Amino acid sequence: MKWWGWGVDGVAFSHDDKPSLAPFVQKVIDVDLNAPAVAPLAFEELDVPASQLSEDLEKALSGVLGAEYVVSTDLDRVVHAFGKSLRDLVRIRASDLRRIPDVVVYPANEEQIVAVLDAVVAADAVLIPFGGGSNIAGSLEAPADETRQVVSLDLGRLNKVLAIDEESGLAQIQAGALGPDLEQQLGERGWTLGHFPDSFTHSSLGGWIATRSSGMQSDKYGDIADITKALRVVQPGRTLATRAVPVTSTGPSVREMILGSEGRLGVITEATVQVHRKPAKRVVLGYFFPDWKRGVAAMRAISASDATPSITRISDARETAFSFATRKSSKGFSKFMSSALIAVLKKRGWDLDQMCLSFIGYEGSEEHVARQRKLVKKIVSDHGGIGVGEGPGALYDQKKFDTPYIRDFLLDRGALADVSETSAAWSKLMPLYDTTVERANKAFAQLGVKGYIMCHLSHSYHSGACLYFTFAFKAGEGDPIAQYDVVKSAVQQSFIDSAGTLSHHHAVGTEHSRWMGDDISEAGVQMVSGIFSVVDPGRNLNPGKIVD
Ligand SMILES: Cc1cc2nc3c(=O)[nH]c(=O)nc-3n(C[C@H](O)[C@H](O)[C@H](O)COP(=O)(O)OP(=O)(O)OC[C@H]3O[C@@H](n4cnc5c(N)ncnc54)[C@H](O)[C@@H]3O)c2cc1C
Repeated sequence: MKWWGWGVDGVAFSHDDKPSLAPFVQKVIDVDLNAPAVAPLAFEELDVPASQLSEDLEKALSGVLGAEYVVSTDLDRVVHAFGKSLRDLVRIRASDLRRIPDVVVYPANEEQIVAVLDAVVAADAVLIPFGGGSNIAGSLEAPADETRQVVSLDLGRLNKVLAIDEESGLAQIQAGALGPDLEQQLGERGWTLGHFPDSFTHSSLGGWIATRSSGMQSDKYGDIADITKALRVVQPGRTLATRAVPVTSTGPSVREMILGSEGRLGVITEATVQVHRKPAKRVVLGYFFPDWKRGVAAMRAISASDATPSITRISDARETAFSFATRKSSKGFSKFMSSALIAVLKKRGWDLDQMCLSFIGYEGSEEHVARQRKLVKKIVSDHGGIGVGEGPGALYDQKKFDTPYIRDFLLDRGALADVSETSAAWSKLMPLYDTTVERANKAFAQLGVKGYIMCHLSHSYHSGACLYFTFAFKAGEGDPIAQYDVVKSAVQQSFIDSAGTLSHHHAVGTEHSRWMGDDISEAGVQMVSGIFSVVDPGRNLNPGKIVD
């Protein structure tokens, strides 16, 4: 992973083969993609604070792990200090590092994690578990005023699928396994977890569980909270283990308490998760709807019907326009958005500026997929929509893990872009959408910048859905983070004021913690704080995240 941005070195977003993108970006946020880019600093230019690791703690950690797995280089410490939020990226580019870890440790097994945590607690230091480092909620950073030693515990060596109970469809997997690690090992035996967040390539099973992640196929496979059936967690002075049973009535769920705990309740070392046989057929189809209202109504109708697609996704008109702007000159969107189709849509009376692009995914046997397609086709047609075949869906499927690179590309050119997502009941969804767009536009006006906010519905449930907003604007004079805060806060406050949650799947960290009292009530905050202080009375585990 790059220390200053998303993904692997040498891979970057480019608009050279996307002729419509530069004019689109110029029009909507007044940023010139052809102007010279400002590259991030060289690593040597960063002002990295010296490690405060004591000789005693270093000796204790080396005694457990071997010296080669106790690393205090500047690069390791910087990489483990942050996630990948816009705030993280802007700060790292400005060498605003604050309290980075003093040391990074790389244990190989649960026994070593027990001994590391014992040593950390004995030294009254702080331990922060690290999975892939992809969170965007400020979940990894130590408090700026932390005076104790800070140890980052990287789970990357715990990356194995340990066992598969084929009769039950359950796999026991080590928590440090990244998406590709575990899908490859499961795939070799014909299984899949079915959890594919956009950050799949650089995020881990333990990180997904500790942040309550969702994947793009969660409509079929469930969010990670549904998928996780049992956990092992190393805590100060003890190890928590729950049983891999389908359902239990043993009081408040300890498993649920660990889900979303962001390292505050211990180090998740392994999980037993439900897995599925790889589907015989998988297809993602594209559809157009005449407008957002009818498209969202169709998604709701699908969720209330007998159809069980793996993906139900629809972009609003602004995100649809953005998708068209990122099309390559000769492939994909241009191909299916033919002049013949445009003529048909115009004949139907569509305003093409209001048109919304949807993707619906199907998985299973040939017969299952065929039946699902038929059910959905009828619902789409009842809502005025039209199918456009496999072309756009295949393109979306291929591009999905490349899209994250675009944020660094925009940042190099002076544009700030980020995301906020929520979920709300179907009855609240459209007012929430309207309020959020209105508040974001007011925030852009307050800053005096040209901004753009777009949205898609990414997951459907029986009672509601997740709305995922992306916003971007050209950074003005002065502190970019202060400007970002104006827009981000307006969007988050709109979620809370409109009966949504502060986050559907990006967790709380420090980014969203100030809205926790609004979201779960002050009584809820007190309960969560109480659990944290019982498990971790010394505040040695990732302090300051979720609630103080
Ligand atoms: C471009 C991009 C796209 C994204 N797309 C999605 C998406 O589609 N869906 C989604 O859900 N999220 C998405 N995210 C957010 C992020 O990928 C998730 O929050 C992910 O679950 C974090 O996993 P990680 O392994 O990177 O965790 P990290 O960032 O390493 O850690 C996150 C938190 O979990 C804790 N933690 C990590 N491992 C453990 C462990 N073993 N035990 C205890 N605590 C632990 C850490 O201490 C920290 O508090 C995206 C992020 C980016 C940058």
